[in-house]
Amino acid sequence: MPVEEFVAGWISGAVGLVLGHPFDTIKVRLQTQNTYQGIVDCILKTYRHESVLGFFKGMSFPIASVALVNSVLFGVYSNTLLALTATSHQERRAQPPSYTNIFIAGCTGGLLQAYCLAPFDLIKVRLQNQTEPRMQIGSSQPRYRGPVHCAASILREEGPQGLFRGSWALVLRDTPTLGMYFVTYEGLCRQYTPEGQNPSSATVLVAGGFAGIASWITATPFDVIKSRMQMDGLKGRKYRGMLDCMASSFQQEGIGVFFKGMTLNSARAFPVNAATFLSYEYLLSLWR
Ligand SMILES: CN(C)C(=N)NCCC[C@H](N)C(=O)O
Repeated sequence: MPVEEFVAGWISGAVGLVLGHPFDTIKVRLQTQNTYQGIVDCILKTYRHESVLGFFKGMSFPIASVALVNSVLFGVYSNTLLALTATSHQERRAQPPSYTNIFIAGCTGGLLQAYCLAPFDLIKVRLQNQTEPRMQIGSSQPRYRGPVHCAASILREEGPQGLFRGSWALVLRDTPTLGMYFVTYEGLCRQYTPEGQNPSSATVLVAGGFAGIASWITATPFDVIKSRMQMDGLKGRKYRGMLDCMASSFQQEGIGVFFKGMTLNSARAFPVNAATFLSYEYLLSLWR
């Protein structure tokens, strides 16, 4: 089993993660708290109340976990394609796999990465939603002191299954959308690259950016439900399950609730995924 894809997936994921985290924090807050009037209001309140550090809350755990999560995504994707088409990453420019095989490999990578991501994503979302400023004497203390304390508290208060709260919504968010992610990336690369050649850096950047946007636009409805399920349990249980969360969010806030955070998801998706694919392709070309 080639391991280069796992390593390249890990490093490229870390690059994208740091770039996109501030967008992600604002998005999570808008999806789960009704106290903000919109993106600008949320940015201003976060900055005034918590300084620039507020935008980077909850980032340490994703940085630690990106090794596992992104390497699973890219590694499983590439190795599934290898199993389906008997071509390695290098051979795929000369013998391009069908879009059906790319979609199946992307869905497989997405499904497995969702399971690895679930507990890390839950901790990230809980920490991102803590709006107390850090280290100010006299101000109220946040519930969780950091990622390890957060994980230990969830285990104690909600049991091991508490760490997987929202994982069904996460699986539904990531399985088909990651199939689409790789199909969009490959489709755009093929469109703008002469046959048999490797795509230029500009093509990789644009194709990666648009693959990110296309996948995040379609992922947003389940992203909202996932974030709400992950926050449920913090102060008792509000929802009886994923379907109940969907129904009651819809009843209370209308159809628009499923599109909360879509603008931010798309704005974040372009730079994050352009950088992710560029570093991924670059690293693989170094090891060729
Ligand atoms: C729509 N979804 C879930 C994705 N496209 N996921 C792939 C993740 C790529 C990058 N780390 C990111 O966070 O955008």
